[in-house]
Amino acid sequence: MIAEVIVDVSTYHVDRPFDYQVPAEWINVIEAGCRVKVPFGARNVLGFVIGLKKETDIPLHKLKPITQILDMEPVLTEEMLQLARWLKNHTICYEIDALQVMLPSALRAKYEKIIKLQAPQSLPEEVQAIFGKRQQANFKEFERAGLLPLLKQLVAQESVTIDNVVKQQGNVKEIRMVKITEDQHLIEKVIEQSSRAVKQRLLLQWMCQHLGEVLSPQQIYDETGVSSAVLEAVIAKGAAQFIREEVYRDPFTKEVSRTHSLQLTEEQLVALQAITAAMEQPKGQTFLLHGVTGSGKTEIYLQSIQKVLEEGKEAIMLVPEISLTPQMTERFRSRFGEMVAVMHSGLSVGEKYDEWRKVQQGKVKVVVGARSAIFAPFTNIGLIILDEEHESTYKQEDSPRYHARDVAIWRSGFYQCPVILGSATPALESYARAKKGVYTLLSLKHRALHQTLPTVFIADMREELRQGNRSMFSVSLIEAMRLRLEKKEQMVLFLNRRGYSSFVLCRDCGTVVQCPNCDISLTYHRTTEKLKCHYCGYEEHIPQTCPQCQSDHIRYFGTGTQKVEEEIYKLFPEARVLRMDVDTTRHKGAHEEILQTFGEGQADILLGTQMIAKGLDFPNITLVGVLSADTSLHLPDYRAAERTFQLLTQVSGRAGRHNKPGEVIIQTYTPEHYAIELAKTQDYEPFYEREMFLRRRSSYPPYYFVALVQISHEDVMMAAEYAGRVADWLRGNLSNQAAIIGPTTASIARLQNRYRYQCLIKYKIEPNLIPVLQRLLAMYRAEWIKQGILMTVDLDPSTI
Ligand SMILES: Nc1ncnc2c1ncn2[C@@H]1O[C@H](COP(=O)(O)OP(=O)(O)OP(=O)(O)O)[C@@H](O)[C@H]1O
Ligand SMILES: [Zn+2]
Repeated sequence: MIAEVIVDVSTYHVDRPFDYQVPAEWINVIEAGCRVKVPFGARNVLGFVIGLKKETDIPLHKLKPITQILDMEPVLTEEMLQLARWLKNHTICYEIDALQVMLPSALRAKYEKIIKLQAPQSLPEEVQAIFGKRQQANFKEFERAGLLPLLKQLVAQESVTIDNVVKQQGNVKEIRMVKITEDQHLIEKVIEQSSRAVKQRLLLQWMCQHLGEVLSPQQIYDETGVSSAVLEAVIAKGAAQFIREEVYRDPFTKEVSRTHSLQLTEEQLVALQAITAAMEQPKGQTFLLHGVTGSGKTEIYLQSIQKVLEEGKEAIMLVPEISLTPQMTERFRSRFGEMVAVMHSGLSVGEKYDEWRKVQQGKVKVVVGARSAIFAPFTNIGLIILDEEHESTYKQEDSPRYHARDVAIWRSGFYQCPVILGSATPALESYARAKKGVYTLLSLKHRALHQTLPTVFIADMREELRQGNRSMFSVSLIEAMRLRLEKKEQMVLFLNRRGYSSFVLCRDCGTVVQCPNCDISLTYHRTTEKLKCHYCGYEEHIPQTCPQCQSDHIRYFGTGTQKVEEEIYKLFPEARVLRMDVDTTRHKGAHEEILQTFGEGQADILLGTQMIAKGLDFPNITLVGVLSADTSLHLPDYRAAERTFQLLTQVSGRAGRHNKPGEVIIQTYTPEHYAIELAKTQDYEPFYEREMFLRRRSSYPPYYFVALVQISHEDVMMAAEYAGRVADWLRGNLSNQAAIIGPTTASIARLQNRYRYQCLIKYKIEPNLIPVLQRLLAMYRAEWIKQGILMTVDLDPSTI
């Protein structure tokens, strides 16, 4: 038997499967989707079996055998292998990258494979010999004894399970438990021996009622009132023993109470019915659920999933960077309890692996997770949901450069199930597709609790300055804040930045202190008293004098959350402020703590960056202040206006969601900009029309597709030269339907000491695009890479 294997050799630049011979004893063990070790050159490398066949063109004496099988059950299903092939062509990546992205990183880390005994009764002798008296054994022991085929059968019969224990500190959670003997006579004998030790007798008598149970030492102390010394004495006499038990590293510590389905509003019901009707159809169908903030989209997700579970199927629920929205996960856990696995970047490697295993073993039916959860290894998917579908975090920025929306739609085609894309401010592409009928549009125009949308007021900061107000707060915002403090209502202040002051500037020569590796100004962090580069992590102490002209007139400029916090205390010493940004949320669980404190009403003001813009649903918030709407507006990106409108609408949507009316104050230096003017009415449609008009005029998506080729090198001349070659080559090989813009320098012209150029390809129909780019990449992989050039191709860049 021959196995086709994709090898994990990143420096080897040929992207195709290699044939290997399957040793006879493994013929019944190996399956497509298993990982193996194979000889490659002088090394032994990891590989994925993507197919098995009887024949090969390779002469037999050249065919090398597989040296090791790593999995008894495939880690990738046939569906996943197909998906990898699709990803490879769709995003132009190495197939190995596509395979790796679907698996938890624990399977790439160093780990030990442990075989655990499940049903000891009917084990063959040679297997019993391996386990001996133990409950678990090492995979290697089976391998050495040549028992892999047998092991495979045992796995299939569920007599044993195989688990990976990551060799990394803090991941495996083993706890010490006490196992009480099952032998009552034994206890009675010990009682006789301990006639004078009253406490021991007490404990032993209690143990008679709990024969054979496994309890934590603490439980025993709590129930009997004895100390650890007494327990240890009893254990020393053999009536109980300490055992180590491995527990699921459950990332949830907090208990949640269960909730039930709400009575839907009429609009919600119409949407839900359309979705459940689609579930009956044997085809993939994509819905765009466009609902204003607070319209109860989440309730529709919950009830749709409920329906999926009733059908015995599984659901994937994606949210943007889930660790940022603990409120959201809680809503799912309180509805579906143990059926839910959670996957996000805040989990440790071991925790991620555990969640993945729960999915793979069918122990859960719902996954709530960030982008990569779209690869959850379910095999009977009934629904996939992307909440806040416009979010750019759904696009992965390194290889494979996939968009979770595309993967969702691909998987829905495979499982013939619906996809729901939900948002108050859909991506222009999605809305355009819905209007064309590619997606089915479902609209929720009203808030679920019949609250009106908040009133939005635009504060013109230029005018404030003219009136002599130099503070970062407009007069109207100060007034609104004062009012809320008086009425004991809560407010959210949103700042699109982090740190204390954005940059350090010399007032004599105008020099802004820059990162030595990147063309970016350094950010002042007050907690560490350092200047930091947000792109490469470079840090330095605050200079006392200007590095350019040695003047000591150096000043901090810009506004950061820390600075705002101080200003608030100057204005309102009595205000209770909670700050939520990268600095205050570094430790695990910090988000939850801050939001819980706020939810309990222990603070008046929640001040934060992007991470407070989404998902929050607190009844007492009646004011939202946006300190500077302009920050995202002036980025050199055709999506800048769209992003700003989305952000403003999202953050405004936090106000007045329940029974108190909401107010929003947006501060800006460009009140006449359409993204800001239209955010005032929070009406998506006019914004869409306006933006689409501009996109058409300048040939940008959704009217055209764009692809981005980036080239970088440590030497600026080399970077420029190769960027020029790329542009020439594209012009020479693509049809005249495609416009090639550039080469131009990237918006950050130097990053981590590499000079960056880019070429943008705009096209409507370009059948040659993929093959042409694949040839370009082949050229790069064969030759350019040796010159120190780095090149990336992105077929759907989320920023340019
Ligand atoms: N049918 C209903 N009956 C009563 N309350 C509801 C109903 N549907 C939703 N709600 C409540 O309305 C509030 C807003 O709903 P939800 O958070 O689901 O809106 P959303 O559309 O997801 O909002 P956003 O996009 O702003 O995050 C929540 O407190 C929710 O519990
Ligand atoms: Zn830097």
